[in-house]
Amino acid sequence: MDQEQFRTDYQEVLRTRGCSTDIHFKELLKKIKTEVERRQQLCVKSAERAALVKEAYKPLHKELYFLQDSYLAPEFLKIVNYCRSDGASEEGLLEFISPLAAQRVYRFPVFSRKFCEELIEELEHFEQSQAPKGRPNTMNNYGILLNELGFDEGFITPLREEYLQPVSALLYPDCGGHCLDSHKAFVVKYAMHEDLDLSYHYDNAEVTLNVSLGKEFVEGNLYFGDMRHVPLSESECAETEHRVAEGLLHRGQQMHGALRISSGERWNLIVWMRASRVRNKLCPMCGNKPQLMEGRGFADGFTDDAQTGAFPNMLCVLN
Ligand SMILES: O=C(O)CCC(=O)C(=O)O
Ligand SMILES: [Fe+2]
Repeated sequence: MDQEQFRTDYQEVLRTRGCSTDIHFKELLKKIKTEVERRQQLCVKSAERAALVKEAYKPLHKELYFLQDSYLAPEFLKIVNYCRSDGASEEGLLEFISPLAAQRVYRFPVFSRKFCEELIEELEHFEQSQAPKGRPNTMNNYGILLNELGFDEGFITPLREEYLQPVSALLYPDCGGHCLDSHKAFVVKYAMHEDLDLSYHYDNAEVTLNVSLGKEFVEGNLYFGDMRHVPLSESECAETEHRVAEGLLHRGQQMHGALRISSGERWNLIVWMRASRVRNKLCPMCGNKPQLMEGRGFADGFTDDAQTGAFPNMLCVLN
């Protein structure tokens, strides 16, 4: 970070927020440096946990780690088959999917009920094991990162490439839906005495899939506003309820949040899908041209344009 540039860019606005002396400013710089370092280490720490899980964790349902058509709802297979067919169009697709009150948010069956139950059993088994657990983000303390558990290669990647991409390509061609090339997948969990809700936010994703896995819960609806650049005062929110085994597909940059559950346990599978071609131009989190550093795995889904064909494993150091 160029300190002088930072001072020029932010000194005025920071002064209005109480950061008015040189000492304040130095303390702030120190905090920012620590946070940047923490974020840069996230990938390394995650890879270390994944290696330990691979070595020590014995899955309860090891067949779940490899996607099979039998895990998917017949209605979803029909939708995907339509999207893959010659001449498929958005209008044609919308005959299979009923519109929701929230703009460009769609709901359709994704998994079988049996698959959802077994996935929760697997995750509970993992949670009770001694294996180290990485949490999805700072907003969620009880979720599980699925790549660390070993779900990426055999499950989430084929789900994205073969099933979700054809649907997203028709629904969100303007948001990179046709060129999704990496993802971050995790499960969120809400329960009494744990996390109950999730504040209003946008995702680090171009397109997001959110599937309700169960168990039984009351309330906890999602609410959607407008795209993130639209001022709050001009946005209206619409609620959508979860239906077990069904997924909500939405643009990652559309603002949303989760209302409190009032009883029970709510588990949802979240797949943040990324399109390097879109995010390489503008980081979806910081809104600037990304400044990249090398990451591990899919990292934040950027690619280094200078190394054409590079695997998406770059982080934006600004976001
Ligand atoms: O609680 C949910 O179902 C939404 C989770 C979500 O929006 C997220 O993790 O990005
Ligand atoms: Fe989200």
